[in-house]
Amino acid sequence: MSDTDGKKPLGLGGAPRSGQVKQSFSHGRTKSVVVETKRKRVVVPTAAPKPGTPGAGQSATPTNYGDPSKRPAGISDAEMDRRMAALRAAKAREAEDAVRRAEEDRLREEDRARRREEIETKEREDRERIEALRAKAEEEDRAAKAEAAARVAAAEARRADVLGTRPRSNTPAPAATEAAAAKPAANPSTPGGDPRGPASAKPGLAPRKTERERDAERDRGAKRTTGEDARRTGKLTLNDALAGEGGRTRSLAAMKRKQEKARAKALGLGQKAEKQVRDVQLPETIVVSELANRMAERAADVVKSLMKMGMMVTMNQPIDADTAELVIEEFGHKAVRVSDADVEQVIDTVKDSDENLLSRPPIVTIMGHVDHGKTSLLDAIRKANVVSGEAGGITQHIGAYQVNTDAGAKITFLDTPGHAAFTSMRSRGASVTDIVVLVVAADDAVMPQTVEAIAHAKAAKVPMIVAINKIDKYDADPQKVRTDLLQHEVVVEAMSGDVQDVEVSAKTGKGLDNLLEAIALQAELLELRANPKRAASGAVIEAKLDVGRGPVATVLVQNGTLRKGDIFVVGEQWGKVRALINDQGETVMEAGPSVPVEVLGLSGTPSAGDTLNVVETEAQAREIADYRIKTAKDKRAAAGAATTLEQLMAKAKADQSVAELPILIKADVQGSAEAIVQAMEKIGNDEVRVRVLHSGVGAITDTDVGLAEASKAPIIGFNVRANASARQSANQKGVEIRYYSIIYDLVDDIKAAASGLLKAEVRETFIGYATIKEVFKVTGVGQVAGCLVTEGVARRSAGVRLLRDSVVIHEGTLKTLKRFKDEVKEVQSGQECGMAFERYEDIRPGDVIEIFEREEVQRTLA
Ligand SMILES: Nc1nc2c(ncn2[C@@H]2O[C@H](COP(=O)(O)OP(=O)(O)OP(=O)(O)O)[C@@H](O)[C@H]2O)c(=O)[nH]1
Repeated sequence: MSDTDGKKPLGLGGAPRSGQVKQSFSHGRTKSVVVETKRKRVVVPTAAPKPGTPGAGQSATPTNYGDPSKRPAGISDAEMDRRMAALRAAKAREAEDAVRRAEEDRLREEDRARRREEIETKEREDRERIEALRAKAEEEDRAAKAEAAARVAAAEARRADVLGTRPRSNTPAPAATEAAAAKPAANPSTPGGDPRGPASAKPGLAPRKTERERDAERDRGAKRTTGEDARRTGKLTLNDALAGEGGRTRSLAAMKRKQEKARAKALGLGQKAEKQVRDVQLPETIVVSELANRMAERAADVVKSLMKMGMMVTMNQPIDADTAELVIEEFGHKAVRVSDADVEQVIDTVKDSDENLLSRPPIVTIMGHVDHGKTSLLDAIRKANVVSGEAGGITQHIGAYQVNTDAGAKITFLDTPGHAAFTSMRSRGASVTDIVVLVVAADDAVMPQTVEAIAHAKAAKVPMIVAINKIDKYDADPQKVRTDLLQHEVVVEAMSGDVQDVEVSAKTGKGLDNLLEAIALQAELLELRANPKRAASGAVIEAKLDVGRGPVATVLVQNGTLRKGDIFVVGEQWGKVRALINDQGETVMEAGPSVPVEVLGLSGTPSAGDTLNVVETEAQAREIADYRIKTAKDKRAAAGAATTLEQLMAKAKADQSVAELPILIKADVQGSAEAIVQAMEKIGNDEVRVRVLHSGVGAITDTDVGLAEASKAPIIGFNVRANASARQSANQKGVEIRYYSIIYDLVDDIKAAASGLLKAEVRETFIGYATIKEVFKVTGVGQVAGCLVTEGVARRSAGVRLLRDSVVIHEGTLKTLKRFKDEVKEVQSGQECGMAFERYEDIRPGDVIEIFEREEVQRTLA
């Protein structure tokens, strides 16, 4: 309400009705007030106005709006026009919306109906399938029962005949009785019948109930039956769910789940019937997951079954064969015990037939005494004949290389180092070797390592060729070499024997061709053949841990062809060939017999001398490697090697007469590790020695630090470093790690350290002699000798010996050294002095006192 005359009334509504009211107040005052009456809201019908009705068309004239005086103040015809147009548009929109909504509803309903139909069809099919299965099972069951009943009846009849007690009356057969009993139950839904069964349908009780009560009961019964049926089938159909008025309505998803379950159950029944019984290969121990794998069962189920047996294990833990066998039986499979060693059987060891064998290049090892020129000879041959078109094409030194002879034959040379420390490597080298070239310097003749090399070659039954080297030297005497060799049962051709001998000079290159020819000839005699078409096998001639490339092994293929991608096992390691690199540093796709290649893609660093075998699957390779690791460990333990720290300590204690310097060695290459170990073994004498607790290839790890700490040993890293965590734990545990890259420095340092263990040598130097002139007693001091220093000097701090008739009767120290009552440090020769011995009184005139000094001299190992 407003109290302002002539002003528009305030209000939120559309067009309010208004009028003027005159108000009278006391003292004759009056006031005209505009009264606003809000019009009731008229609900406009949603139906579109018919075209003929006023106000429906655009042509409606403004006069249609009625008397303008009756309109709310300030609304013009134009305004009315606009408003009416807006109203009409709104109405039209509403009508359109209604039509669209109706259409959408219809579509949705159709979709729902279609889906419902689909689900019902599916359900019906499922139900029919399950029903069919059940009917079949029941049919079988009934048939079996009937058969059993018939058998029983027949037996009864026979028995009665035998006993003569068969009753005269014709009792129906049990099967017939059963059928008769089943009859009333066969149709429980007979109208008016009690669903609880015929027993309760007493005819006398029925008339007491009114018609209405009976109807209600029938309804209840029907509902109960539906529910029971649903429960029995374990399945609720969409119809059932929708029919359950007021009951819990199930979501579509829930119903779907139920159907899935029913379907799975139906399928599951079928599956169980045809469960596959497997023969499970069972080694002495097996990892749970692998066991599950072999049974084709879920690992979680296997773990569960083990837990039931009281074994708390995880998937990755190994279990023994006996336990595994129980599990296998529980899952209904058959265990087939296999020996651990059987895993190696996958390695192809079939002998090649003659037609598959092709001739292969010989593998040659050069042996000989230090400095007789092995390396020079290898280098000379390589430089002159290496299989490379480029000048200086040797980019990679891989421990072996192939050369071409003038006659076109290929020869593979093993580049074995000539140092004495590599003796063990060399002996292994001889086992892959077809021919040994024994280098003997013409100026030096047969030396200890020449003899050793002869022994190796003979033991390996490898033919030898003698290369008499350094014939360019003025004092060369090849004949002496030949005669020297006779003493070692090596009779060269020049001496009418069968061992070829060639005079060469690595320096001038003289005779190198002859040497290669001699090798080719020898190879021909040996008829060296291999089958390049089979899975490769080869020998590791060198292995190292490369910083960028990981473990790398130089392998000499002995048979078959090694290809990129091949899966192999090598010693205790396995791998898949990632790359093959030949002796010239080129990447190759394959390597045939007698070809040396670097192999990348190993799981770890193998040892020189290990055999490489290609297998079919990674699982086989891994299994064999695991088996070999285990057997190696067992072997070490059986041999009494100190594998545990306790054993190490016990051993060290048992052998106390000799001081030991324990060390751990880690090197980059197997060859270096072996060389260092051999060098270390040579350090020491009867009193002290170096004990290599462990040596290996690769970075220094936590395990090494642990062993070093417990054994109080330093770790020696040769061209390798400790990894971060090993460094940290070494710092914490106070383990010393020393790094070297020069073997001589390492040997010197270890020698020095071992020398520290030597007891210091005590050296005595005589500094003087004194003769006792007289002996007198001094209170508080005891017997004092009055002496004359006859030679050298008498010193207070020195040691003294008392000689009587040149026999030592006492050795000790001085209590006092006096000159004229004064205590002095030293008394020179020709002077008199007083001397008293510490804790010794028996001194006589004429005795001689020998004065000496002792110094401790630290010894060092040679
Ligand atoms: N005059 C002459 N000197 C040679 C000949 N062959 C090797 N030498 C020299 O003999 C020395 C030793 O040669 P190496 O090739 O190192 O001998 P090695 O047997 O390999 O020695 P280790 O590796 O220490 O076992 C070197 O100084 C060579 O230069 C040769 O045919 N003639």
